[in-house]
Amino acid sequence: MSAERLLRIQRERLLGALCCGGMTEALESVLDLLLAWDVLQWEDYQILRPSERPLYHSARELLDLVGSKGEVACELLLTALNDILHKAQKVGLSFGAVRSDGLGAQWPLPTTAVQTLQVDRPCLVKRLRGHVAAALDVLVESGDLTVYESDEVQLPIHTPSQQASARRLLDLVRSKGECAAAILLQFLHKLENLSTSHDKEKAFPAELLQYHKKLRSSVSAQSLFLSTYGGTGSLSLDDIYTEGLLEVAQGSREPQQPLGLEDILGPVGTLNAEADTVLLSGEAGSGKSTLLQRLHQLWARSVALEHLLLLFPFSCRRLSSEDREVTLRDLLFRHCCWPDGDHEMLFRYILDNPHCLLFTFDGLDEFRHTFSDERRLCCPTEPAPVSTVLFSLLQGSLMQGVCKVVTSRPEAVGTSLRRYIRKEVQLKGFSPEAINSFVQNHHRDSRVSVHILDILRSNSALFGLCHIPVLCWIVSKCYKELLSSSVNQPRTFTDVYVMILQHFMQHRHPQQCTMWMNWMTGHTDVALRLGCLALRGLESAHYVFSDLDLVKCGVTEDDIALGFLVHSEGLSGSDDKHYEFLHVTMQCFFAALFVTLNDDTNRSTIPKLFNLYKQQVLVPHDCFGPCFSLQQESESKMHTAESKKANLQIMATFVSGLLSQRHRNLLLLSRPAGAIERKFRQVARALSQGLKKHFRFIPCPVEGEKKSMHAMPEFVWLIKCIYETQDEAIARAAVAKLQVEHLKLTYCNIGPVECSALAYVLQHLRSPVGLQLDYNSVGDVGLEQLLSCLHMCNSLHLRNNNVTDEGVHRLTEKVVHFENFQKIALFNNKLTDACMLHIAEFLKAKQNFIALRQALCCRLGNNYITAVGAEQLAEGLRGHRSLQFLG
Ligand SMILES: Nc1ncnc2c1ncn2[C@@H]1O[C@H](COP(=O)(O)OP(=O)(O)OP(=O)(O)O)[C@@H](O)[C@H]1O
Repeated sequence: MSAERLLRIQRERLLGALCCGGMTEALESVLDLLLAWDVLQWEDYQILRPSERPLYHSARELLDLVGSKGEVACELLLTALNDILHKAQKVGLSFGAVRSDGLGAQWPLPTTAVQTLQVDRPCLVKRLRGHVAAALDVLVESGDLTVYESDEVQLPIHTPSQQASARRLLDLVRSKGECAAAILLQFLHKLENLSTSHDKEKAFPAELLQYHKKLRSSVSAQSLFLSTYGGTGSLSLDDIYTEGLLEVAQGSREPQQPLGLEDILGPVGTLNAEADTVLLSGEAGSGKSTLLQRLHQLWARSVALEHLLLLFPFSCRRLSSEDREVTLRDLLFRHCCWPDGDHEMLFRYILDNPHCLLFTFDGLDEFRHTFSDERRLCCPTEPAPVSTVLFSLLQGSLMQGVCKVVTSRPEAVGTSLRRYIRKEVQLKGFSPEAINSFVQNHHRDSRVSVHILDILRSNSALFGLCHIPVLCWIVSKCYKELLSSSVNQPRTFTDVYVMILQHFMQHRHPQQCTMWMNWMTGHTDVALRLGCLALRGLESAHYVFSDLDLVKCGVTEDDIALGFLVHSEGLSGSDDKHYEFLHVTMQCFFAALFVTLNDDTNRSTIPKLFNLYKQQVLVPHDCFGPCFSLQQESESKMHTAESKKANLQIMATFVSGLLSQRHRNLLLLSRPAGAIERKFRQVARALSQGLKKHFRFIPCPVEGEKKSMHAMPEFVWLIKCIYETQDEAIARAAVAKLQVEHLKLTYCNIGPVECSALAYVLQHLRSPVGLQLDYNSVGDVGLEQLLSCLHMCNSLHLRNNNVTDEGVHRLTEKVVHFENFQKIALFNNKLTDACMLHIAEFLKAKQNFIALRQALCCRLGNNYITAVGAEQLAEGLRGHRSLQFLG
């Protein structure tokens, strides 16, 4: 079949592969090859560059353009695709007769340095990796580039990864001409000479290379499929992986730039250069484990972290089950990869070459021991409890110099561990564009994805929830339920989890599809059995369950087959079957179902749940049956109170939602109305008292200052619980006594979901406040949520919040009508000249409106506003009399 036809009939799949995960790398690599092979001209490349336009547009245009260039060009495009796609992506695709042999010999040798840059582009991009900064220094020194140009090349907004920086550098040097190109090539030549002599000196022994290969293929196999999909069919990580928003945690107050995967280990954001542990933090379901899995996969394919010879991945959940004393060697060889050859030699190499290694520890918040640096292990062969080995590695007394990446919920990392953290990178979930890519990747049938995205666009609260990847997955998975629930569209966490409960139960019993409520009537006991297991686990920080644990909660084979529990792989030294919930948030949801459905729960369970500092055991053991086996007593002392608390908070959020009017029907099918009402009243009381506690400690204002409240994270959680109830009376009562002029919520991890909750409650304030949300992740979607409470705000501070021109447009459109509104702070966002027009219009309109009122203040610094935007702003300010401050 001709290459032209192959391109045509496989178009949809090729587009999918080129845009996989919303990452531009595949398309960029194909463009490099086509430029080098002269299929594309420089002008074509400039039009197609994905940095200049949406990825899908570029990919489509590439296929169109090459298609129009004839058979040979199509053959070469298929050859390029065959070169760069991974094995898993190529399954089912046909590339025809690929022209890999002698491709280089077909074109005359380049005669100028500029031509060499083009012909050798694919390999120059690779060779520059890790050396872009040094190359820029050389070019600045030679006078071929200015410092400004050099900085521009490295700006993460333009070049989120090392490859992207390398390409930008090549493009810039090309535009500078022959001299700059020659200097760059000279630099690379020197570098190559250096590294070959270095490599020869340090040639790796064969045994090591063999182990390296074995480890690589084991890591590759482990990272091929996304584990969450257990029970519902495995999904290849390549097909579904979507880049999340990564940011350096704010030590300094510099503008935030998105980071690429490789930046996790790079120098950006280093706080303590002496430490070797990088913390990757993020809220529940934000994608930490998935990101780590992707990093492992890219390493195993030699696409990232190529300078690291050995990568040892650990799961803290699995390490928790290790109750014997272990040595470091046990951990590496027994938990990760067993060497076939000489253990001694390998271990010696590992000890002598810490800079070639990476250890990753996923889910430190799930490790059952609190971090402590009281006992420091230094000797790599000394046996010790697994917690001692792990903590000694993290603080660097053991294997100093080895880079470690630890993922955790932020609250589980206390100050004692933070001393040993090199830097903290925060995972902030999906951006709106990533949500689009995820849905498109999940549903290759574009009719379905378009439908889902339409629903999300019309339901901004649900769109906000989808910023959390685990929720995006559920929403995408339950699209049939979503389409059928047109009246009562999901808006809360609980809505989304009830939807997946329905989805799994109907999946198992399709014949009862239309009678979901009836089905629940007869199967409350299933929810109770799974809920019992879930709650017991949460209380004792257990996330992996043995067969015996299941039996003792009465969980049957049929219950397992529903799909909420999946096999837990890789538990060391155990042949028994183990299970875990599909995701820990699912465990929280079932625990909440147990508390709401169980008649025997103690009357103090709900108050204890909402007063998390004091509670010990939520539910007496006799509720779970006489002989539940989890070793809660002795171990409850060990596990991290903070991380346990975080999961119980999520569970309490679900309890609030399940008892609400919205979901009460579900519970009333099997429980008396009186009992449910009593529990709901308990929740309402707990929320009101919890908030009052916060108001009690508001300090009196010093003279000349406003009375202000700095909210703590727990305040935000209580507000989220109120939102789950969707009960206006509770929301109104909650803030009836809040009398402050300024509400400060800086650094509180406020994303779109939190914005929905805040707006739901704050719209009932009695008098307007200044709302300070600096250093959060509000974004345009969060801002959209906040619009409904801005009539109760006299100022809005949004420094460092990923707000774009679109967000500012919506904001100014809305607040122009609010008399009270006097101040906007938008420092450090993603604003460009495009928003200046809206601000100018806003200022013109607002001027008439507030001419006799107080000054309006507008802070816009540190965005991407140029002279063009400034002129538009000046136009808006012409004749404006009230503005006093313009930052
Ligand atoms: N980058 C991603 N691309 C595609 N899907 C993702 C991504 N990140 C997360 N998901 C989806 O969300 C689910 C939950 O993600 P993950 O387990 O990685 O979150 P987490 O932050 O480790 O959660 P927790 O702290 O609660 O353990 C994944 O199983 C997957 O379905």
